[in-house]
Amino acid sequence: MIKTRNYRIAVIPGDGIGIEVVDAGLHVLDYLANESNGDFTFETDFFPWGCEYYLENGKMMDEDGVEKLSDYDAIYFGAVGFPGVPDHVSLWGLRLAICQGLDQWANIRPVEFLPGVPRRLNHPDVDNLNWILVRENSEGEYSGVGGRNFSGREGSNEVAVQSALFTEKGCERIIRFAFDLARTRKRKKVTSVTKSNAQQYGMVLWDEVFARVSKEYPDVETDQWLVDAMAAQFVLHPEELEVVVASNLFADILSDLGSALAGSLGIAASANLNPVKRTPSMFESVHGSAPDIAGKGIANPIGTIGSAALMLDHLGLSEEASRINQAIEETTRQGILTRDLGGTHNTAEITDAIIKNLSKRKLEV
Ligand SMILES: NC(=O)c1ccc[n+]([C@@H]2O[C@H](COP(=O)([O-])OP(=O)(O)OC[C@H]3O[C@@H](n4cnc5c(N)ncnc54)[C@H](O)[C@@H]3O)[C@@H](O)[C@H]2O)c1
Ligand SMILES: O=C(O)C[C@@H](O)C(=O)O
Ligand SMILES: [K+]
Ligand SMILES: [Mn+2]
Repeated sequence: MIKTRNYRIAVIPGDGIGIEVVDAGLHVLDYLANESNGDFTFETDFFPWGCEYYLENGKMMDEDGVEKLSDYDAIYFGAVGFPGVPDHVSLWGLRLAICQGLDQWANIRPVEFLPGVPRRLNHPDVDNLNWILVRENSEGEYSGVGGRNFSGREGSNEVAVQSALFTEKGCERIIRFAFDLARTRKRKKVTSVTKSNAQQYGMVLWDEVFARVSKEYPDVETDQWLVDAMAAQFVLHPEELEVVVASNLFADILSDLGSALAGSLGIAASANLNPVKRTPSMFESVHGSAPDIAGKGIANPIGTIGSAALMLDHLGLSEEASRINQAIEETTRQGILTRDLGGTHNTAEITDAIIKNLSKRKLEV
């Protein structure tokens, strides 16, 4: 008799459309588990953390939240942030508390150009473009080092300091991760992005580590850009991009640019990884809680469903992961699109279509 593999997943829908798109992703996971006929199951526990929880309890998550999450095989996350709670309170209280608390130091953010999606980019080879952003996810501009002084004093000039912190170890592990990832790709190339002309301490350290580590990967092509020019390169010569590694803030900004070029913020998936698997990794869309469309049932679930595929891949269910990605492609190819992509379908309809395409593929196998 085959033993059922049971995966324990902590689910944090969070705020706004996070709740809607996580629900969509869970339908896809339910479908796959049912279809596997007991080969595998997903045991999901819900955590109601987010802005509403904050307004009721004065905290974004439980004090021992990180400890609770550390028992799971993976975390499936929606989005955090909503009007009524300052964005820095909600972000630091939940997403950053988890990513930093569980040492999920590598954030991968693939930029995928899906078929059937109206193109924002006039590029001769647009259908074949795809690259991966590797975001440093533990330090840099997100170290939280700083403070404010002289606030609230009449006539005083208030002062705020916000420092970026780069460590040799932090730079080395993310750069090495990018090189190892490049070795798994057809074109073996890593592009490093900094702003070392202006940021003369931290980012010069990054560049020096990049130069040192690159010597150990003579089979991998390298390229280095300043972030402003890289933003232009995303639009003008995206065919040159393969694995792009950047600091926490720069990769955050570039990932929104990448997903918009590919069609919409709604389609971009991401994985916050602890690459050595000492702690659970967290899977979420690149986008936020989108308060402007929350509660309307029209959010694009593709980014979050694609993040479920990244999660399954991480858990060792790689065939199911690639079937999800194929079903997403089939759905957009059929012109079944949400409004952000110029279509008229709602969240539930896209999700149903993806599940239908999954079941069709199963019949074909
Ligand atoms: N990882 C996260 O949880 C995360 C990421 C980004 C922003 N945020 C938070 O989310 C809140 C809103 O931030 P924002 O407005 O800058 O960014 P956002 O990504 O929430 O929205 C930006 C724009 O993109 C649209 N959009 C985003 N996702 C979409 C989807 N799936 N389908 C259709 N349209 C979509 C929105 O409607 C909005 O017009 C803030 O509190 C911010 O701090 C959280
Ligand atoms: O930068 C963040 O951590 C918040 C959000 O913009 C994200 O991309 O996850
Ligand atoms: K998100
Ligand atoms: Mn972002």
